[in-house]
Order: sequence, then C-alpha cells, then structure tokens
Amino acid sequence: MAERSHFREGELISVLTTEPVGRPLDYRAPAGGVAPGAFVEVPLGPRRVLGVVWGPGEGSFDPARIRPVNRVLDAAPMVPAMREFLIRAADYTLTPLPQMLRLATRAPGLADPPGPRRVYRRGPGDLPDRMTDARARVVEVLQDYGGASFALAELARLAGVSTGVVKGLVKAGVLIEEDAPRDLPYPRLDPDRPGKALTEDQAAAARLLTEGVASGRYGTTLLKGVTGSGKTEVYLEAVAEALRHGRQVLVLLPEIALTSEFLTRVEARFGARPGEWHSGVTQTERRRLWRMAGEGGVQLVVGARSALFLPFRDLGLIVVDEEHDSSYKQEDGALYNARDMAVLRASLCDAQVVLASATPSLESWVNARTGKYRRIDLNARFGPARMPSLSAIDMRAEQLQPNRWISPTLARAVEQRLARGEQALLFLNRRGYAPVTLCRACGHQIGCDQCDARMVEHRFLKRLVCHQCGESRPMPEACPSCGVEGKLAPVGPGVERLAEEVAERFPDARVAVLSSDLFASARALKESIRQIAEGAADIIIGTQIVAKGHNFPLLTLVGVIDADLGLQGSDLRAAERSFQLVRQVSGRAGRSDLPGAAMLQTWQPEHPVIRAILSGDEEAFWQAEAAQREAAGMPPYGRLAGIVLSSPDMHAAFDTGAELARKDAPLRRIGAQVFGPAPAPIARVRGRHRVRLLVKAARGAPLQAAISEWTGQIRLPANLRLTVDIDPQSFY
Ligand SMILES: Nc1ncnc2c1ncn2[C@@H]1O[C@H](COP(=O)(O)OP(=O)(O)OP(=O)(O)O)[C@@H](O)[C@H]1O
Ligand SMILES: [Zn+2]
Repeated sequence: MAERSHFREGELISVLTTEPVGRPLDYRAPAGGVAPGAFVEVPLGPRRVLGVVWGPGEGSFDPARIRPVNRVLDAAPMVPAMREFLIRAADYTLTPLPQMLRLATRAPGLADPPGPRRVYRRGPGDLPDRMTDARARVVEVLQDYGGASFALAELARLAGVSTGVVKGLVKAGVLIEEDAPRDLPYPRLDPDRPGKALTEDQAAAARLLTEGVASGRYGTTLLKGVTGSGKTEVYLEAVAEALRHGRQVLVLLPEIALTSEFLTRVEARFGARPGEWHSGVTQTERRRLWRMAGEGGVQLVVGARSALFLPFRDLGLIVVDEEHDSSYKQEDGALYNARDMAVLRASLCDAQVVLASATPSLESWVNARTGKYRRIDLNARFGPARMPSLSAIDMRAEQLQPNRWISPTLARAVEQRLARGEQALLFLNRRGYAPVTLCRACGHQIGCDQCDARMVEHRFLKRLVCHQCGESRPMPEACPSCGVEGKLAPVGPGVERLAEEVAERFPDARVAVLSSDLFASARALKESIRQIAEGAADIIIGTQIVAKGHNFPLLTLVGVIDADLGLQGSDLRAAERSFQLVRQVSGRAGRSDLPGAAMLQTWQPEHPVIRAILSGDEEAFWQAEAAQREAAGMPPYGRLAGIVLSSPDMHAAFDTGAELARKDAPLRRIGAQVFGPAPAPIARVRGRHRVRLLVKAARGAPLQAAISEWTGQIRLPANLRLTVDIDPQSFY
C-alpha cells in the first residue's frame, strides 16, 4: 500500500468508525495534521466516536458540511498491513468493516489521556474480624486475579459491590490505593537464554521453523507431532528467532486454563513473562497490552482467538497451538475462524504461521498435502515416555447394571492404578448430572421454555440448566407437565453422576471432577489442575477440558466412558472431531516414564473411526476422510456457507427462507447450489425460531460476492435476523 505519510490541517480525509454506518466518512484533518492509520475521535451526529484515519477523503460530500476531527488519540497509528487485514477479513467473512474495527479496538479507555491512574490492590494487612459478604467477594476477586491491580469501578463490578465497599476496605487496611503509571512496556524477553537441549528430530524441526522466520517472508507450516513430542519446545525456538529479529510474536491457545502453564514455560525460557490477552485479564491490563502491541512495547502475546485483532506494529510469527480446536471459530457476532484469519494476517505482513497439533484439522492436513503449507512431523514422544497402548472395551460383552457406566474391565484397570499409586482419568464429554430428566408418570422430558433443547440437571447447583441459552431454574419436585410429585428421574450420565458411581465403587480414592461449569473462575480451574498434576487426586473425571494439553505426570490410564458419543451426529465433521478428541484424551496417559494405556468403551468396535483410533494409523484415517469429502464435494474440496434466519415469528423466517431459495440466480451463476430452508437442528434458541439454508459451491467459486448479491435482493422484515457463516464449523 503506497500511501501518504501525513495529512495537513484542513485536508480532506476519510475516517472509518466503529459505528454501523457502512463505509468510511469524510472529515477534515485537525490542527497539526494527522497520520494515516491514526486513531481519532470524530463527531458523528451529536456524539463523539472512535475512528481510524483510513485514507484521503473521497470528496463525495458537501464540502461545507464536512466537520473536523475532534482530536488525535495518544496511540500508535494502525499500520497499513493491519488496515488491509481488516478489509480482507471483512470481505471474507461478509462482516461489515466497522464491526471488524470494533474487534480491533476492544480495549477499554482508548480515548483516555495518558498520565497516572488510581488503582487498588491487596495490601499486606490481615483481614479484619468483621468481614461482610460484600467485602469477602472483593478479596476473592483479588485472589482470583492473582494480586493484580484494578481500577475502582472494575473491581466493584467484578465483585458485584458498590465502590463504597472497596473504599471501606482501604480504610480497614486490607487494600492499598495508589497511583500507578499507565501502560508501561512489558519486560524484555531474552531470546538468547539457553533453551532445553533438543533431540535430533526436534532440532531439525526447529531449524526449519527458524529459517522460515529468518527469511522475513510469509509461510505456513503444519507442525504435526504426537502428544508429548515437544512441539512447544520446538516452536519456542521459532519464537526466539523472531524476537532476535526484533519482530513481535503471537501465540494463540484454545483454552484460558492452558495459559498459565505456558506462561511459566515462556518465563523459564526467555526470563520474563509475555503479555496475556483473554477474558480473564483485567481491563487495565487489556488496555496496556493493546497500546503496547501498537507501540512495539510487547514482544510476545499469548492469547485467545481475539488477540489476532490486536494492532501489532510488526508481527513476524503467529503460532496457533492445537490448531484443530473448534474454539478458534467465533460463533457469535463476526463469524471468523482465527486459524484461517491468522494465515491471512501473516500473508499480509510477511510473517510465518506455525499450526501445531497432534491431530490436525482435515483442512490443514489437505493444505499440507497439496503443498500450500509446509509440514513437519514429530513422531516420537520426548524422553522415556512412550505412546499409550490403545484398546477397545466391547460393551456388548460386559455385564453392566442399570445406571452404571463403568464396565468391569475398566473398573479392574482403575483398581490396578490405584494399587500402584498412579492416576486414572475417566473421560465423559457431558457436563452436569444427567442429560435428560424424565417424568416416570407421564413420559415428559423437561425442556427449556426458550429453546428447542432439554434442560440438563446440575446436581451440585441443584438446578436444571439449558446448555443452549444458559437459562436455569431450581430442580422441581413435581413434573411441570402432569404435576405428579416424586416421579422425575435422571436418564443417562453426566460427569457429576459418573462421580457418584466412582465414589461408590472406589470409596478410598480421592476424586476430582474437572468440568468448566464447576469452577467459579479460570484461576480456580488452573489451581485445581496444578494440584492434580502434583498428585492431589487418584481418579480424575473430566469433560473435554482435560483433553487439551495438560501434563499430568502420574496419569497412566485413560478410560473413555462413551467413545461413540461423538459419532452419531449428522455433522460433516463428526468423525474428524471424535477422532481428534479421543486421540487427544488418550494422549494424556503415560507422559512421563510410566507406561500409559487408554481404553475405549464402545458399543460398535467395528466402526471405522473407532478402528482408525485403535490402529494408530492416522494417515490412513485422514486419507479416508479426505477421499470421502472429495467425492462429496465437501470442504476443503468444496465450499460451504451456512445461512441462519431467526425470528420470534416462525412463518416469517420460513417465508424469507423460501424467498431466498427461489431467487437463487446469483448463486446459480457461479455454479453454487442452495439447500433448504429447513428448521435448524436446534429450531428455537432464546425464543427465536431458526431456519437454515446451506450454500454449496466449488472450491474456486467467488462465493462471498455471490452471497452478497443474493441476500441483497431480499428486504428483511423487522425482527428477522440473517447471519451468514462462511466455512461453517457447526450446523446447529
Ligand atoms: N528436548 C527436551 N528437553 C527436555 N524436556 C523436553 C524436551 N522436549 C520436550 N520436553 C518436555 O516434554 C514434555 C512434553 O513436551 P511439549 O509440551 O513441548 O509437547 P507437545 O508436543 O507440545 O505436547 P501436547 O501435544 O500434549 O501439548 C514437556 O514437559 C517438555 O518440557
Ligand atoms: Zn434455553
């Protein structure tokens, strides 16, 4: 992008704001002029809004009515590559550009002036004898955030108390109130501190990655390594190389709970902690990180998917760890896949991308096969650790009592571990006590009033919870349908119910349940994970959060309670997801010198996915999956877009869907087909009826342009929402 480096005072400029007005608007440059990319505050109607200087003005407006920029904010201008990224990401995901800019400015207080600010943190003083509930909540929040400092309003909000309570704690000597300088640069990381001595394979992989970084050009590498092979150690070498070149690095992780282990490793390797970006970080810290990304005051950022929209000044490397993880897809608002957007962003700023996984997505696997990505394999675990042995337990041959889910074979294996002082993990990807609550009098299953979904009993909370909308209510005594009391019965297991069975069968074992809903904060979850890693539990019961990258050295047995669970769905990726999840979970066993085993309870041991998992022949699995997708013209060999119409009025949603299906000429012109309208698999969420259409096109077809034209023909009734999901991951 060849562009002007400065606009003089009074010159016509265009400014993109975060308001839904469609395109950049013309303004006049303020006194002192302004640089392209500068963050500014501009008048819009009666308000003042945040914007970015996008380029020269277009002059299509009455010059007399064009207003000047109010002021230029004290923040580094957005570099051209970042602006280009927002434009391309908006085009790709069919998201309005202002909404993209909102993603890139999601830090509080960007318009605040520099200068010190008042913060509150825990002091050394003891807690007073008289602690009210409100006071205790404030102290808890401070603990949850590991001693961070807060602005007054944020601390009060997080604790759900008035600011007076916080002030009172200052008077009582529990909190310290002080002025802190704003937005300091992060401590320097030293890339030349010695790392771990790498094995030959690891060193060869690291060499390839560092060469890529040193080239200063774009490239994407799929780093496929079995669990525990040292992928992290290897890509940390690429991080070091980028730091040596003075370029910034972003490491994306799929789960907040994983960040603390990773931060510790970074600190050990580079001598300081990196910047952190996710929902568990304080507002002040977010603001600091956002600014430092633009100024170059942070070298390495570890974060969740939205960190991809930080305004980095010079990004040289993006690592997407566990790249297959479905949490990289944003399923709300702007629908983007952080993995794919990372590749786009890197290609615009001459950066390298490392996609790390033991079980890559089929998309990445195919991209590596066709040469679009480079691929590096690590096939052995580090050190004495061996891959776990895998076996199936054929549930048809097991004697199981009603409402019991642990087969005798698996129970014996658990007994053995207990006797040896080792840990066992029982994996069940279902939160709560029981997925269904049934009335034994009338057969009614309790559902959510707002959604087409069953309510899930959570016995620890003594409530029924809708996993769709989060709505919850106390567990009733009587059936809400027939009114008969005492006949409601749980059907099927969730982790809480499994914990009950475990407590009965293994009364002397210490049991820990890891399920995201059982922890008040990410920090509490992390703490629990740390204690388990140190041996604080004998049996761990967990949902998918345990599948992701935790190291439990004493863990030698993984029992998958229901290996068939993911296989039933009609979802395009059901096989792939099951394969990834079960392989990942199995990979938790035997990560140190003790040999590990994984046992899969299944009712269909001859199912191709189960057989592929057991055989360990992963390449054969990917090949078979790829061949099937190719034959069906499905992604990544073809392209899909999901359209969801939602409305409180079911007929309105259907009528609009039918109209879209009729007016499909723009799609037919590019050879695309449209399917539907059909009720969505979850046909009602939060009181809105949902209707889906699916567009399927050939790989090279200009899908986005055709969809814009297609949906542009329709006038949407009030109250009807249309969302377009390019490359959908979920089909609910
Ligand atoms: N060369 C090495 N020297 C010393 N320790 C190593 C080495 N390589 C790996 N390790 C250790 O082995 C363990 C597994 O390594 P790492 O976490 O990097 O693997 P991974 O492939 O990223 O695993 P996962 O896929 O499960 O996340 C870690 O504790 C790591 O510190
Ligand atoms: Zn609901």
